Amino acid sequence: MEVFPSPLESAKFIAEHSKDVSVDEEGARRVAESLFDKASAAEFGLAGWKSLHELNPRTADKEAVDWVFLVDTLNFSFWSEQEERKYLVKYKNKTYSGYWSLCAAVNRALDEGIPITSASYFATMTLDQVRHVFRSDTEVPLPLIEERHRVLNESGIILLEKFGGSFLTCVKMCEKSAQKLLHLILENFPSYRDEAVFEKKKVSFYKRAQILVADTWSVLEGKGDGSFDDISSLTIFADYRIPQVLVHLKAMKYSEELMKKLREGKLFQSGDKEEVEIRGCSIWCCALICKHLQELYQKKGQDMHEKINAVLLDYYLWDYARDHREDMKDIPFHRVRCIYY
Ligand SMILES: Nc1nc2c(c(CN[C@H]3C=C[C@H](O)[C@@H]3O)cn2[C@@H]2O[C@H](COP(=O)(O)O)[C@@H](O)[C@H]2O)c(=O)[nH]1
Repeated sequence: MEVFPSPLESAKFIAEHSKDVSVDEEGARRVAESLFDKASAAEFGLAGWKSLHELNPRTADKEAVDWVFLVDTLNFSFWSEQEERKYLVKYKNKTYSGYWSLCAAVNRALDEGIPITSASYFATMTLDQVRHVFRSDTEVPLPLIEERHRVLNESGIILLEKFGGSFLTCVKMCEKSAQKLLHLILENFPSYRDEAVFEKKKVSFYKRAQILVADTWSVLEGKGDGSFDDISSLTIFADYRIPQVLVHLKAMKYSEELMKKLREGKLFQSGDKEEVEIRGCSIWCCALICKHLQELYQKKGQDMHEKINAVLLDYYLWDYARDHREDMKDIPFHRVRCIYY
């Protein structure tokens, strides 16, 4: 398989050569200071993945790991062209949008007796069955349904043929190393290869591959097969919400020209220069915030290596973005239709 620089090396290179997006070092420091008191609180910790999110699995068994694999294989492109017309899923008297609508549809299918998280099922699902499982409670369907069908069949067949049908087999093969699991995912599951070329250099983001490792760590509660000793080597996951919140928090800036394109709702293509700069600078900006947070704790004589890493920072910022949608409405997100985030 072709070797790409890691997401962190890629992010550093992109941030150093970016034209329309800049990381504000002072702004990143201020964000770290503002998070300082929160970082030792419960909602910043690993337990928040279950305690804060009712749709996430409660258990830490094989079924829970397979739920995570299925969801992260489909964890992309939920944004709608018009805010008032979007894909929604009603589940247990609550209506979910965006990423959570995907989880609601999966849980709805499981409640209906459809074994949607079993590789033997999604390896051979038809397009009509995918449409049924992910049916909308509005007239707006889930975006990229054909691509979702393709990646489901592809991933299911690979899991069956190479890993006995369960992602837990992949986890066990990686001997508690996040990096080994990341590379096993990239070597075996093509839809996770989230890469680009920038200034003639190959770069990688691996958003879904890294969040799959992170969500596996979370669902296994950092214990047993999920006690990854190198979880801190992951970066944040370069989606379309983290950039928005970083600009909102003034840790990252867009040029006037880029802001204009974003406000017009321009549809970018995966790999466009502006898209690569937004995603790379987001990763680099969060690496700086993490570094500043560690330094603040060290000054206080507290070693927070176990508590502060890009994964927990990412989860916190992503949840913050969901909870502050209204405050952030003047910061546009970048629009790309792709299977990578
Ligand atoms: N960086 C980052 N991106 C994330 C997530 C998640 C879900 N993680 C949750 C599960 C457990 C954790 O505790 C998190 O609460 C989804 N996404 C991305 O967001 C976009 C969807 O946004 P919206 O349309 O507003 O729902 C889309 O690109 C999707 O791929 C994350 O955690 N980090």
